[in-house]
Amino acid sequence: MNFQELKNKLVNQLKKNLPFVVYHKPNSPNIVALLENSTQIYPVEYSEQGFAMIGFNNPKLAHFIRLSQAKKINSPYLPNQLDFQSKNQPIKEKSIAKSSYENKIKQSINFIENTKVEKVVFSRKIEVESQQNLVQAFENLLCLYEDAFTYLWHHPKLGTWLGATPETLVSLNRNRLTTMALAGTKLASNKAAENWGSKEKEEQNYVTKAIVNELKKYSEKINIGTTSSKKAGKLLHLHTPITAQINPSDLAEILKYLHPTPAVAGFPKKEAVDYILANEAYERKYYTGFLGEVNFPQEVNKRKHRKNQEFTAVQPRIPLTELYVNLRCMEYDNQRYTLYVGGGITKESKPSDEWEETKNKSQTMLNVL
Ligand SMILES: C=C(O[C@@H]1C=C(C(=O)O)C=C[C@H]1O)C(=O)O
Repeated sequence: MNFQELKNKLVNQLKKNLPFVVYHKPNSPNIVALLENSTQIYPVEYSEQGFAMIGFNNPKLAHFIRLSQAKKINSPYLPNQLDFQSKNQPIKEKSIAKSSYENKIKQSINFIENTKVEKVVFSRKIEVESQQNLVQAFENLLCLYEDAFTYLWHHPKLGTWLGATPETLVSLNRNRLTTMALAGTKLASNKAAENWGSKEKEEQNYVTKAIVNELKKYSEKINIGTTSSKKAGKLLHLHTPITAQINPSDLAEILKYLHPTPAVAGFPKKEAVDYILANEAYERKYYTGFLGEVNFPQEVNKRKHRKNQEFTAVQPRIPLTELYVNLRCMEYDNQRYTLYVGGGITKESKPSDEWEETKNKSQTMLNVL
């Protein structure tokens, strides 16, 4: 189906107020949509096939689109045929004031200096009134962020979210789990971008250490790759790939321990989460939760098996699980887009830099409105 037809389906689904997700995985040749025809909420089942959406910390915020019950649509991802349209109007933002946010960051640094907590990921939200059409905003995300996981997700009882995240939580192919430690942020245009400071290196290292520690409980074979800069829109992050051999039936439990990683909560986890819940003063909902495909059958490559033979062989379908951390995202409600942006705070953080970082991160979403 071409993208124009797919958009019509999405508009129709929104009109009927029925749940759906539409997404593009990093560098994938396809855009995928899953349309549901009932508004019932289903718990996430890692033994089933479907699309999971899970909130940061509230167990009520979760839904599983079961593949067997959804209409699946594939549309080729053709960047040249996508139409970028922004509203080009001054955007009115409503957010906590700079000085108040910097005070919150100072308090967080103070907390870190006086407790065993070493890192806390603090965030703020920005409300934007915009006439931008929701499906157009998604199309714009597709235009701008080819190597991110871009999505639009809607459930009439749970909300409407869209975003372009650079962060994989886990991907699982048979018994090979791949994840990443992603933290530390700079503008990609910054000439000194490759010279990461000790603050960024340290905050990213907490993430690597914590992920490896959790995985050790389930794997004897863990490989930590080399750390490099990963581009996410106009930003750069420090990125370390991590792989582990696991028993696929352990996935649900591994996720329970892995999420939220210190990339989005802090370290040690429990204390950092408690601090966030007590001090951020709003609910993160799906921001810093995770979403993606669970046991998804891969597209079949038909190919001629042998020369001069008529039959085509079908490749075995290996189900894949690919979950992404819900970052660079926003919630939509009645012409209001609420953006969520945060950053890792350590004892070395500078409050004004943290404000700038959230401003830079918000640009990923503001660009599409
Ligand atoms: C918390 C966010 O991003 C996370 C925090 C980062 C940081 O502190 O430098 C970098 C990437 C993400 O792991 C966000 O985008 O809101």
